[in-house]
Amino acid sequence: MRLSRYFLPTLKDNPAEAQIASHRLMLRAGLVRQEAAGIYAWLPLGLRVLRRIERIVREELDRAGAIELLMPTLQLADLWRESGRYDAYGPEMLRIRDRHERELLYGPTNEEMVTEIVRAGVTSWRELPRNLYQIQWKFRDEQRPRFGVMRGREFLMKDGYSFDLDEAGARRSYQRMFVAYLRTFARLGVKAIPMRAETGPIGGDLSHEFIVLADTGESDVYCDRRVLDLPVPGIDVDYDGDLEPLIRAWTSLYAATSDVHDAARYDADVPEAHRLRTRGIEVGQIFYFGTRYSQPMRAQVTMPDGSARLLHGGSYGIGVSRLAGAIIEACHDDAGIAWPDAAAPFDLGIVDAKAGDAATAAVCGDLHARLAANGVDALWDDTDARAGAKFANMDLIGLPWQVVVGPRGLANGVVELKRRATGERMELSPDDLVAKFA
Ligand SMILES: Nc1ncnc2c1ncn2[C@@H]1O[C@H](COS(=O)(=O)NC(=O)[C@@H](N)CS)[C@@H](O)[C@H]1O
Repeated sequence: MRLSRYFLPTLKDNPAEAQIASHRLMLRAGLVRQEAAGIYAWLPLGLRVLRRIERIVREELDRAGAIELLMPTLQLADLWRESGRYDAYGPEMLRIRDRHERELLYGPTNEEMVTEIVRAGVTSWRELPRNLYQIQWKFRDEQRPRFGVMRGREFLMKDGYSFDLDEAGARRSYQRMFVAYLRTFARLGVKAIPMRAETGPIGGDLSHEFIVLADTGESDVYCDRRVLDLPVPGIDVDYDGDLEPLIRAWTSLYAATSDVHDAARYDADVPEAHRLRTRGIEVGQIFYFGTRYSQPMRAQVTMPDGSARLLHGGSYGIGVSRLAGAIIEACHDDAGIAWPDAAAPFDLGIVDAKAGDAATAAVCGDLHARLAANGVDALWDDTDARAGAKFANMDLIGLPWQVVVGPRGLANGVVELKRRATGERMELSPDDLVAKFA
């Protein structure tokens, strides 16, 4: 992509309303623009990040056997009256009337709707278990939207829902999602620690939040720091096997959010040297809630002996838009963002260090085309800005690699490659550069 033909409205100064690094950097790097409190436009570079995050989420959910569908953002109030949550949900729910005075709502979550879909679609016990998920916008009329997309009002969530014949099955579904979440966040370049958590408005009696440790996080957490060194399950993890040992390894070390913190247990179980009390960003939360929704909504199947069996459920959320901010919180420095490869909006940036120079422009164009032919997405700064401004801009938007094409390097037959996160530089020929990313 030529920058001279792109749309990247970066900001020179730090916006006054931004209190944390990710909010400041998302605005300055031209990723998002606030259209209303807690409501953002995702500008082209920011949308590319969302799509990269979605891709990893889909790959890991599909690998774990979940099946994607897409539900509407608008839901009938009557559906929520079936579960009793319409009134209980509170002021966060955006309630709407259509032209026929029908009561609708902008969905904050979809347990009721997916239960209605499964109630109608599953006719035999043989069809279970199933895990259905979507990646869809949600609305929660937060009292105090803040920190940019971290606590928005309209936000993008992966929400998944499992359906089983009994509690044992539902707990296995929960374990599969626990593992899939460990893999998903690790692939996105963040260390998200599963911590016991409150179940809140979703319900149930078992829940884990996945927390990315960050001083600016809204979650207050206590853990045994050895949990930070546990190995993330590999791509060959057997989702049909017994995941109990793996879950036990990840839940035997103390890790809890403050609302379920057990101080006595923490003091007894966690040696002083391993105690870590810090803050974090909740990037995902999983819940087991049994028949909380199937009971009031009569979602059931007939068993071989003719008895009716209520479905046992769980729900599993990932904050896709929140992750864009959380990744920046974990991966930035004074010069700007330093995207992990998997979440970066482009794989690398090409900087023409001498605007107007025919030789550097030709080599940039050739690199851009050959990299594209190998499926490598490059953002080529072909603008007439000074080299210094181009370097600062590339550091701000944080592409993981920068290729600098300048007259002196070309005189020696080389271009310069810089790794954004470490600042490490190397010189290599254009051919060797293309080969490195082939
Ligand atoms: N206001 C918000 N802005 C941005 N992301 C949010 C917001 N509220 C929640 N999230 C993200 O969405 C994830 C799931 O939300 S949740 O309430 O915990 N869970 C659910 O809604 C369940 N129905 C999961 S299917 C959270 O872990 C968080 O990462």
